[in-house]
Amino acid sequence: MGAHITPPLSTATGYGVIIGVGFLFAFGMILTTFVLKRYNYELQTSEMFSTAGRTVKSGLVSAAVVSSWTWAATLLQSSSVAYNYGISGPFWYASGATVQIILFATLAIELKRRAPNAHTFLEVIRARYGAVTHCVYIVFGLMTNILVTAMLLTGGSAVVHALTGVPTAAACFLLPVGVVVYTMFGGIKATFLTDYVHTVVILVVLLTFAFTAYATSVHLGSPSKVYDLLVEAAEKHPVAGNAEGSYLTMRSKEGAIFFVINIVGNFGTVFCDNGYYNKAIAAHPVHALPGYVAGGLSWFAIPFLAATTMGLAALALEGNPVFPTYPDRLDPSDVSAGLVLPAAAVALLGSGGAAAALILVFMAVTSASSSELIAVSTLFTYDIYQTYIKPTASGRTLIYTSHCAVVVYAIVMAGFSTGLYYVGISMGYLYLLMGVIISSAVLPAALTLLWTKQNWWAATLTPPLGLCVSLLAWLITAKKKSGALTVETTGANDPMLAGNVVALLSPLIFIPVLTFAFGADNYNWESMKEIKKGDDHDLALAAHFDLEMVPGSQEESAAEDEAEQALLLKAAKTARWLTVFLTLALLVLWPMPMYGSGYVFSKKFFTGWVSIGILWMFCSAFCVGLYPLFEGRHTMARTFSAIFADVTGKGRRKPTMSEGEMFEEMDTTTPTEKQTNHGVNKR
Ligand SMILES: NC(N)=O
Repeated sequence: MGAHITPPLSTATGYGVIIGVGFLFAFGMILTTFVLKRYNYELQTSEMFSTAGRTVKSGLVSAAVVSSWTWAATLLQSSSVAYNYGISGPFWYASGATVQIILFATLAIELKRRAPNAHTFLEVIRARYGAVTHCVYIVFGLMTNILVTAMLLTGGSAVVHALTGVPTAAACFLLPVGVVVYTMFGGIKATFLTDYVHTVVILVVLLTFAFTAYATSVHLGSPSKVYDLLVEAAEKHPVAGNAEGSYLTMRSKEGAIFFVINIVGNFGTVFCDNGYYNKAIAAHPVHALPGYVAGGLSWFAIPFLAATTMGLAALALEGNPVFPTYPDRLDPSDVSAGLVLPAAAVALLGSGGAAAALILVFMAVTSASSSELIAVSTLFTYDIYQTYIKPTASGRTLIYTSHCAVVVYAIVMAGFSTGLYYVGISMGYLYLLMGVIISSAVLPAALTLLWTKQNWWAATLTPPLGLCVSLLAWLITAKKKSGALTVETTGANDPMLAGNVVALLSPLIFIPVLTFAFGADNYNWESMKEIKKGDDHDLALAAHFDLEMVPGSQEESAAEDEAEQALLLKAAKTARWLTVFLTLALLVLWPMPMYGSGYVFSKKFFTGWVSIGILWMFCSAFCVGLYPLFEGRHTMARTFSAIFADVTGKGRRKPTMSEGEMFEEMDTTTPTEKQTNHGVNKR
């Protein structure tokens, strides 16, 4: 047993941050949406709300990928595994969740090639397999969104409660309020822009923590001091399953089990989360691949450096009176809830550290939540409402439905997360569980875009069959190992490992058996190409906008369409070898020799390891902090000069660009609308 943290900040500060900063972002987004509409002709049509006109460039795509993939767990769970398993934990977390983003780039390109007008991935499933399969993937998509949102709220509320004393239930309900407002006003473009701001704040806070721990802190202040304290910590409480019981080795049995669970779960949360397909859809065709690859590689530094700093700082400072639970260790339930990072922040920087940790977690929770809200609202609007309830819905009705979905989902998830808290299910538990629940849909979903032969039976039955066997594997292993099924026994590493592995790999049996038993498909990709865009003429008319001037709404010639397909084909080829190489490097070439040799880090090696983490973070800051500004410089300059002309009374300039200039400026090249589809996907 250990001790709990006494809140270092006042409850008023907690409410101030959750409500005040939330509304600050909401206000910023309302202003931005106004500016985009007034000066950039970005009318909030249903197409703009859900696809940003398919015009987003790679820098902003990378920032959005980093931001929506930076969950509360990315900072908190990674620090917990560093605290539990030592130096290997941050690596297992970071590499075990980076490869999926990089591999997803391949799928993103295929999606843009095969279904250029799609709004959601589920629409693509329906175009190929019809309504029943569509419903199966809606359920798996929603389960993914629910799991991720629940992790965000349980992790975020635990930190808010531990640092400020705000009741957990209040935090669960208040954290999403600001996000709901700005997501409703701005749609997916809002998430791209606020994601950018959130990401920059997260990078700055993490670099501050790293420099404090490894350069300026009076209690730590250098890698050498941290190293000595980690050696001392291993003498006091050696780690079972680690080489020499050390915190300074990649040979960690429990760490490696976590690695496998992490890989499986994150396949599920990328490949089944509509949010990642939405970002690929919103990206300009040429920018999707670089956006995802740079986003994935930039993201690696976040959990790697966060946990290498905060998880190890917690271990190093536990024996120091500055540690909030001194002289006890942190209670294991708090470790699972994700409180290692806030404890280390308090130990390193006192109440300033607590405030920084609060802002950091708030940013991670809100930016990832907005991505989940958009994912659920587009899923509900297009895949449920428009497809099954009102196929003739106008653009205005679709927008209204999206807004309602955002509000209802946020309220339901706040209630659900509060319930999880009261039954003792923490963010750490959900993180290990997510793969068991959703990962059986990963392979059939990917093969929908990659394999012409996968038939209806395999696509439809594999996810539920996989879920049944993964649940059985998980619960039977827990029962066999511990004799009882409780939150504690089902949350242990071994049952979670069994459930996760069965979820991801059982489709390797189900898919070929069902495909060849019932007759393989010979799909020609045509029905995916026939998905059409939404009809936003009513909105454009009401706002006195020429729809042709709205980014992404221009008709494209057959020659432009062909040129775009050629670029996408080239990107698809690059994506295949690049993603295979990077995956092998991150999962095998880098970690496996270090695991196999059982090497215990020397002081020099540890210093080099930490330096790589800091350097990588600087590269990430360039990619997702500076590069999007450079890429958007023309648009920003034009917008600011239009604002200046407007406020100084020189009149509001109407955009006078020719269509050619518009394409160049805003990279708006969207596919020509094809002929009508067979009813169901008619937009
Ligand atoms: N996004 C994750 N797995 O931190």
